[in-house]
Amino acid sequence: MSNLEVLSIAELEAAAMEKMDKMTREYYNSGSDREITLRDNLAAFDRYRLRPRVLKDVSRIDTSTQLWGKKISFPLCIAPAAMAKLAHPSGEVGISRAAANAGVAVGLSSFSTSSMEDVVAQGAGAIDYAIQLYVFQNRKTSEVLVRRAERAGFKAVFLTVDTPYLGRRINEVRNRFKLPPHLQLLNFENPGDVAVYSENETKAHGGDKGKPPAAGAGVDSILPQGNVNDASLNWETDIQWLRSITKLEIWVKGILTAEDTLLAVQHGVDGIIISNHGGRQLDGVTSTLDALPECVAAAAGRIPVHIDGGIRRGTDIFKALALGADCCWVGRIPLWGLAYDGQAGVELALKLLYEEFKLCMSLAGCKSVKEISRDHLIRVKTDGTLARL
Ligand SMILES: Cc1cc2nc3c(=O)[nH]c(=O)nc-3n(C[C@H](O)[C@H](O)[C@H](O)COP(=O)(O)O)c2cc1C
Ligand SMILES: CC(C)CC(=O)C(=O)O
Repeated sequence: MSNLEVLSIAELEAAAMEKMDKMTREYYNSGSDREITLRDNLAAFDRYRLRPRVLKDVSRIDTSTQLWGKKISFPLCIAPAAMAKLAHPSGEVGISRAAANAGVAVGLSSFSTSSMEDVVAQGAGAIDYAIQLYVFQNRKTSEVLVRRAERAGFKAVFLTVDTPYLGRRINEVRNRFKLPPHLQLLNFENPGDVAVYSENETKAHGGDKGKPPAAGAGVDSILPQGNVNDASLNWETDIQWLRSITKLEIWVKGILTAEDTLLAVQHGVDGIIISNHGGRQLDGVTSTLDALPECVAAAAGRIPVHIDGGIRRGTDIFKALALGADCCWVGRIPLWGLAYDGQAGVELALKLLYEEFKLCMSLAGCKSVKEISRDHLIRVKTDGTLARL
């Protein structure tokens, strides 16, 4: 399929599927367990319809907004997703170049297959980057990562808080997921410093006791040396700990409730991302769009509220903004773009989303993103009738 024939993200996804091997395709696309949340993330957007306003002079539309004091071309950025070189040799560098050309920010996974320095170099100061952080039992590993990100010019740390343990992704186990030997996790001095699974989880996934479970577990190709995610992470001590080691903005990624939004505000975080990890962690949690309104109400304008999960169209971005999000992030779409056509595929994806969002704003009667409001939405109830918000 040529770029000319890919006219939507759904078509991009289908085209990308043909390019990826089974292990990569299923690692990228799957959710955890029964994938209820994965599906609901998308379905939630269809539970709203638009209420357009007309005769609003939409001859000029400004889709831009601000993030970290810089203009982004529209309220859609690239969420951190591990191991992009599984999709295409240009990996996170290709994504970064595409984002720089499109004028949107990038979140980079701790577990990226391009180095953070190489990724940031592509932006040449034109766009900003956040480093996503997993906190390991050996805190030093995370500290070194954060300091390195500071030196490399990142603007923020995205502390992922929904992953004290990895969710159960059945496919990773079945496919004996492993990082091919030619790829490396380049944000760690020694890739053997970190492990995704604990020894127990490794065993549960078929790894041999005492041996690196290279062909046994899920996302385990990083040799486990007892340095897994620190499950003791907590509000009482750890935001403060992170604050003590960095001057970067601290954003918490993985909030789904008003209660945790309030705690985030109390603990002085700079922003939150409403996220359920793309349905890859606790299956059965609410879709992010459904969680958004209570979090927006709890934040009460004190900190920015961003969202990811299930965004596949320009109208989805519009709906999330109408419910109070300041910005949206996409995880799988850039990976599909990469798999389809490297950097050009990511650029195509961002162009499609940008054009759809701009058209949606125009046809709904909004000249600027500030004009997008709850009045532009109506909810479809389970019995099919509509309810004003
Ligand atoms: C293949 C893959 C890898 C991911 N890796 C990470 C990661 O390393 N750290 C993280 O915080 N989130 C990670 N995520 C979650 C994304 O940041 C994001 O929350 C999610 O993909 C949003 O849902 P969407 O894919 O429907 O856009 C990953 C998601 C995918 C699909
Ligand atoms: C290496 C993994 C922990 C990355 C991740 O967060 C994911 O696969 O969802």
